[in-house]
Amino acid sequence: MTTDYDIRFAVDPASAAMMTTGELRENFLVDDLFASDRVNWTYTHYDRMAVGSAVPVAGPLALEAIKPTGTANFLDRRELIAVNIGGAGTINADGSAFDMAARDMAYVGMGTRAISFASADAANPAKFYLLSAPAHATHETRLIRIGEAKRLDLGARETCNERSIFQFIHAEGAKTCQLVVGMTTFAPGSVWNTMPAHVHDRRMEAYLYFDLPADAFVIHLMGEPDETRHIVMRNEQAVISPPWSIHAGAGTAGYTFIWAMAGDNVDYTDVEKVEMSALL
Ligand SMILES: O=C[C@H](O)[C@@H](O)CC(=O)C(=O)O
Ligand SMILES: [Zn+2]
Repeated sequence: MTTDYDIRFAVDPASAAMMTTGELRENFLVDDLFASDRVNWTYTHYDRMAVGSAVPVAGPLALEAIKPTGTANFLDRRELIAVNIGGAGTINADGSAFDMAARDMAYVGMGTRAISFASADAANPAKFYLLSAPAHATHETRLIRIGEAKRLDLGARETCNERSIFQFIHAEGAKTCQLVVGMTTFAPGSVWNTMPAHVHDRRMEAYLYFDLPADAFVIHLMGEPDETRHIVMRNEQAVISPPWSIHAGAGTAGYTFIWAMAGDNVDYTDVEKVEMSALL
């Protein structure tokens, strides 16, 4: 086996409000991603979303079954999205090869059995960020390049939140059962994501912060709007956002992040805005 997994139970808001810094990090931070020649999974009990990584260096890495799904193959009852944040790479899905440059995404439909990840150059390996949720139908396995994503420009320079949202999955594009995934980039000098903040109890969310200098960090905000907490996040770490929680952050330097949701609907606009004056 080249695969590891850990499990995160769902936490209720009252319990989260009592947690120390260490307990918050244990429950919500995912800091064991992107290890060479490993597939690492964090299997969550929030909509059974699994967040993971694959970094093939010595050779291709297979998507192996893990015990928490209780199925013979990983995707027997699930769908998968892989976003490449490293060098050029390839995903092989039941005999079809999909070449992926940095920031391209692949959707792999339910029932696909033989999946492997490979790098074009071991000296600059691909880094696949993986997201998987339970599925009820098979949608077409396909590549979505960053250039084909739907772009939404938000924020302003004056409020340090001028940013572009790239929706890989949207109503007019590739169909999924549960997964809604995209990437957000910033204009130079802007560091605030998702401010004003929002919640969406229908869908959990996970953020992966990357392209962050080694000594920089993002202060990630979580919690109910009137009971916020922060998690200090470093480059290439992910954080789980329970459905009741805001999820926003500010970096000490520029960064990029991938957001991914799973839950009862795939409507990106189905959110409750939280007024900035309501945050405590
Ligand atoms: O539900 C949607 C997600 O929280 C992100 O798309 C928000 C985001 O990228 C941003 O505003 O910066
Ligand atoms: Zn959100």
